[in-house]
Amino acid sequence: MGIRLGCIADDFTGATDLANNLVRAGMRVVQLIDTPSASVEQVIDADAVVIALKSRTVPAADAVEASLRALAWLRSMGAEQIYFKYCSTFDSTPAGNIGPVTEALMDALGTDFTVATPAFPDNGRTIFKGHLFVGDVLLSNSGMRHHPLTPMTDSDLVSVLGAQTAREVGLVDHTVVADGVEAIRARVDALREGGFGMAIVDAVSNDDLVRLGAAVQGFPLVTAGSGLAIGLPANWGFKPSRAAAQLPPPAGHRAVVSGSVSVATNRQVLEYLRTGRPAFSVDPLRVAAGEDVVGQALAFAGSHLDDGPVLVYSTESADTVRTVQGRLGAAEAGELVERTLARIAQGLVDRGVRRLVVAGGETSGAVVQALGITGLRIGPQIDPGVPWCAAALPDGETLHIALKSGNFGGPDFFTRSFALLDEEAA
Ligand SMILES: Nc1ncnc2c1ncn2[C@@H]1O[C@H](COP(=O)(O)OP(=O)(O)O)[C@@H](O)[C@H]1O
Ligand SMILES: O=C(O)[C@@H](O)C(=O)COP(=O)(O)O
Repeated sequence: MGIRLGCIADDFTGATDLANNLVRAGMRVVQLIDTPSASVEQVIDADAVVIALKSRTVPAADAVEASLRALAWLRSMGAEQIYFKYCSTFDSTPAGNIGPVTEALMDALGTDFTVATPAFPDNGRTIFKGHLFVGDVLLSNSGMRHHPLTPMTDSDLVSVLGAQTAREVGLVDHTVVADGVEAIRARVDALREGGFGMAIVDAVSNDDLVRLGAAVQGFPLVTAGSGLAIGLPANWGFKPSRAAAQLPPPAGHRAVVSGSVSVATNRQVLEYLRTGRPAFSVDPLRVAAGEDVVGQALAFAGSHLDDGPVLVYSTESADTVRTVQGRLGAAEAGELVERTLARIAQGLVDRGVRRLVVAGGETSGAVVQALGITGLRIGPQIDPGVPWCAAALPDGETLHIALKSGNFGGPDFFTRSFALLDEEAA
């Protein structure tokens, strides 16, 4: 039998976030890094497959091409429904990529309507009257307004998505969602008849997402953050379970590589530094000036790995990042830092690190690719949206890895994650 749900995630942390919610709702999930080559015969024993792309911030045409390739592969594996996963803060620009990718998937699947909801109440992302809240504030007042690649300055998702697509974007508001499955379906029918092609759906609670999940049963395509995943597995009869989240026992050195400049990560780095544990700061300007920052970071880590986790970070406040971007250019600075951190992560693994936390979606993409990882098994949740995973390194050894979305996780995430892994193994 083929897979039930085929998922396309626009970044790597987002992919593990989605896989985590599916696993917790009872599905057996395989996460693949990029689309396997069509010529490779694959036997996938899973209920859902999540293909992790790095397509959030690439040019829209490239994101569309990568997503269509993933779609073709997932369909060849028998996927009955497709889930396009983007960020719970709807990270995008007027050029895309959420709108163009959604349109292309709709065309390829021959469907004239789909839903869009980044809501993830467990992480404080709620949508009311089409406006996205991050915790207690509107998206446009959250740290996301300073994001280096996708600054979010408008909270009205109908207008944000509308700017990215030629299709009409409507709204399924919270009163309809509260009324239940039939009311949602009736509103969708009305929107469809009115010529709308997509609708932002309000959700302020997990119950809303569960109702929406039931309402979209049979839709060829859904688009969402990871939150909607809690409401879909039940459509195939799956029930919540922790059994699917077993990993092999952990071993080896511990390290954290953080290239996220999100508000939550800044807090986590500060909290970690307060503990007095070893930490090495990567300064992009010194890298750009030609200093061997990779060598320095690895020399530093090499002398501290025996004593516990070592943090290597480029995480800085929005002001500092802006200064760096002003000197190097935003895209150039991003790429330079990603490349540097990826080389450091590779060096850490060469020095025996086998428990690795990576912070930031783009950073995670660069690190996972540099390590030659092709698939992840999803393990126990550390905080909402962030599970430990197990990956096979190219030499066959197991690496325990957690890909932390920038804005996820409590302040002590960088130490508690390792404690949790040990507890789970005990
Ligand atoms: N000190 C820095 N100066 C400029 N850019 C940086 C710095 N540190 C990280 N970056 C870049 O900012 C981007 C952060 O994106 P990401 O890794 O997705 O994390 P997040 O979205 O949580 O900030 C990456 O491209 C990263 O290379
Ligand atoms: O949906 C979410 O918020 C996350 O899964 C996610 O995609 C975050 O991306 P980064 O902030 O770039 O890590």
